[in-house]
Amino acid sequence: MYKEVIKVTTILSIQQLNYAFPSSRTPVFTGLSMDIREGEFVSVIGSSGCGKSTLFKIIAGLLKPSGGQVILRGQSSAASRLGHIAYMPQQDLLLPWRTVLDNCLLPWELRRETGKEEAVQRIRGLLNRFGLSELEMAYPPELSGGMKQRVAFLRTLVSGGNLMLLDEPFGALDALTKRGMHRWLLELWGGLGKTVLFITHDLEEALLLSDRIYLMNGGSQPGLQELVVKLPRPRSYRINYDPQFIALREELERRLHESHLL
Ligand SMILES: Nc1ncnc2c1ncn2[C@@H]1O[C@H](COP(=O)(O)OP(=O)(O)OP(=O)(O)O)[C@@H](O)[C@H]1O
Repeated sequence: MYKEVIKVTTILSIQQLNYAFPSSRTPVFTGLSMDIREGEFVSVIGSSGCGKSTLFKIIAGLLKPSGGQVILRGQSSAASRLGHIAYMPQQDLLLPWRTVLDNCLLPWELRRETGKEEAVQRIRGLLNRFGLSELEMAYPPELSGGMKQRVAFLRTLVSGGNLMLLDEPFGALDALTKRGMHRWLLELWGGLGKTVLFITHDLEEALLLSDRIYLMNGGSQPGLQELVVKLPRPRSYRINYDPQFIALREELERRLHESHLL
């Protein structure tokens, strides 16, 4: 019988990670371990203040862990990660005095690995694919919340690295705009070939988008719990009404209750 062999490569491995801010004796978290495989979409859910953004800053190489290891493609030094992971922080951080195109050119300006014209053409191609071509010369204050997030996502994408860390990218959007962004991301993501680690507080968003979800416990209950989202892809909003989706949502809520996160 023919058996498909699926190649699974772990690109990011976090092992027994601890972190305490220098100003505090209490660690933000202790003993965090997770593995992220090539091409996965993995969400992290946890109560406010449990250290999700801190974890991302450590993964991106912006903070040094107090203990444990972050291994990206076999390399454990923070220097090997800095600039090699695409990191989108909570706020869009678009520069209001630069056009959409010029905002998206910022990563190129830092690296200058190609000629400017090549970088501009690549960004124009992505603006087109993201439904943003008309906005190339617009300034961030002229954009809606959803448009700003698309531009920030595009800029993150061109900042390099196959691993994208997205810190609550849709957290500030209203429900309808968020729904549009989900549809947009579901259509787009499959073709991008990226691995995504995604922070959210929205349970349905996590289930809709993810292959796996990590529940992050804070303080006295350190560690991560994993929930595998065994739902077929491609996915659309209709999956919300699927009995499998509803069962997973119940399971997620049950676990969050048990961990006192809900
Ligand atoms: N620079 C800092 N110095 C000291 N403590 C900090 C600093 N930044 C964050 N903290 C504290 O570390 C803890 C974790 O913060 P972090 O922003 O990582 O949490 P989070 O889970 O991302 O929260 P949220 O879901 O609200 O965004 C919080 O208690 C926060 O107050």
